[in-house]
Amino acid sequence: MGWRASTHSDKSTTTDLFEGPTPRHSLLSGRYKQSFAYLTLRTRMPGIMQQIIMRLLSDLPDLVNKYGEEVRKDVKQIVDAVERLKMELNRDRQFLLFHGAEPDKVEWNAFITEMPRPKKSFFRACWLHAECYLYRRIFSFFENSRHLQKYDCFDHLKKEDLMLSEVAMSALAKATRGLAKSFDAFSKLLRINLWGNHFEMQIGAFKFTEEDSKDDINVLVKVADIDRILLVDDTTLIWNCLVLASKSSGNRIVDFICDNGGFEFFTDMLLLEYMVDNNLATQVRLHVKAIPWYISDVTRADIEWTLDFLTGHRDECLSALGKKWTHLMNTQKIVIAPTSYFWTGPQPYFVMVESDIELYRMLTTSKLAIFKGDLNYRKLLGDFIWDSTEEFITCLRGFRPTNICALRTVKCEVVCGLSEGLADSLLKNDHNWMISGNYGVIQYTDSLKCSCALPGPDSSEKNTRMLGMVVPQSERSTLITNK
Ligand SMILES: O=P(O)(O)OC[C@H]1O[C@](O)(CO)[C@@H](O)[C@@H]1O
Repeated sequence: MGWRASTHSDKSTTTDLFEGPTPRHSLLSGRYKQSFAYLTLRTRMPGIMQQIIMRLLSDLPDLVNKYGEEVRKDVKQIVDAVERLKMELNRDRQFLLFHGAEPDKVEWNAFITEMPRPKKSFFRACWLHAECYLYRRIFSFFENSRHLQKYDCFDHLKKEDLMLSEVAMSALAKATRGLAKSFDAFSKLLRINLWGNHFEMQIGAFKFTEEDSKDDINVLVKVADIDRILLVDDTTLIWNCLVLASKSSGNRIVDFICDNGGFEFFTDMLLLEYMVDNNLATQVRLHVKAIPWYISDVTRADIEWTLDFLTGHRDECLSALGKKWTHLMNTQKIVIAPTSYFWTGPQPYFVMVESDIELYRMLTTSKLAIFKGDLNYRKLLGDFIWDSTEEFITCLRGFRPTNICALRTVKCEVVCGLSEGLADSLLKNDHNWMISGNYGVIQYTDSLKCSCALPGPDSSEKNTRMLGMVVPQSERSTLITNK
């Protein structure tokens, strides 16, 4: 979402950078000058930091009204700190330890201390580490201020994104009321959710024909599919996992590891509402970010604001939706999981079991964990250039607290699970296919402990039908379920 690239001047003092793209079987890193990591660190991040400064300065009169003249000192200190961070990035300085009131500083400092010295600077570190560190440093400036400890410098962008999406939200709200429990509806909601980041732009530009009803979910799927290609589709496996689980008694929790707020969160909620309404889960746990993160990631405060915004909306359907979702939250059908700083740490998910055993244990109590978006995908795959045909399960490196699903539009060079030759043919047609966000994957793997695999060869078709399960069409999906 949001920030435009800046025209920041390139006065790097970095030396050992490589001219080419990121080599196969390497961690993403700003060391490779033809990588998106390099572009982000060199151009996008300084631009983002400059916009934070501009935002803060334009908010100053309001802040003075709210906190008094004293807040000017806070603002000046934060602006200076962001400027210093820009300079550190530009000069590829070593990462500094945290010394303030950051609740997660022990974990961050341990991580930084353990980094090998040659990889402890912005352009030499793994991109994931450098980027997370930048966002963590930025919020620490606010956290350690006198008055602005809770200030979310991205708040306005998330709110604007939602407010600008009224047409799409209203159409989606109408089209998704009273959907029957069916694989078809589930699959469409999953796809709408996948393309959530871009849907508003799509629907705004879409020319409805006379026959098209804006209130019909099929039209919305058509809109969402324009120019977008699903490279892996494990929807049947996800559906079967949920349907099979629904045959057992007791709690069936689904963990949803959120990505962005704004319109994307709206589409998340449509999917999750459908799941609890149709007994595909007895409870959904939302995992949100503890601090403002990667510009548009959703926090608890964003969710509260979103529900209030919808509830008070003049569009009756949106207002009813806001009330219903608030009710789902009040009755614990959808809950926000306890805050975990692991989600805003630098670590890939395969270290969660050592690094945050409580969180890992929590995930083991659910039937399915859905990881949304590009950053979650990078953390699932360890920010590593796998062979594009490598199996999803291999790339998770043992991270299998429960059945896992990734819903992700491809925005950087990390990908796996593609069929042989697909990556090459995509590259031939579109050099930017890995950063355009025009392609997506819906990937799934079941956990070792789980009995959610599809029926084996000896299971009768009758059994499958009785359970309401769907037999996957693709050979690939069958292969996965036979594991
Ligand atoms: O909101 P998403 O889908 O996680 O995307 C965030 C991603 O986009 C980028 O800005 C570009 O890849 C990365 O920094 C990050 O991985």
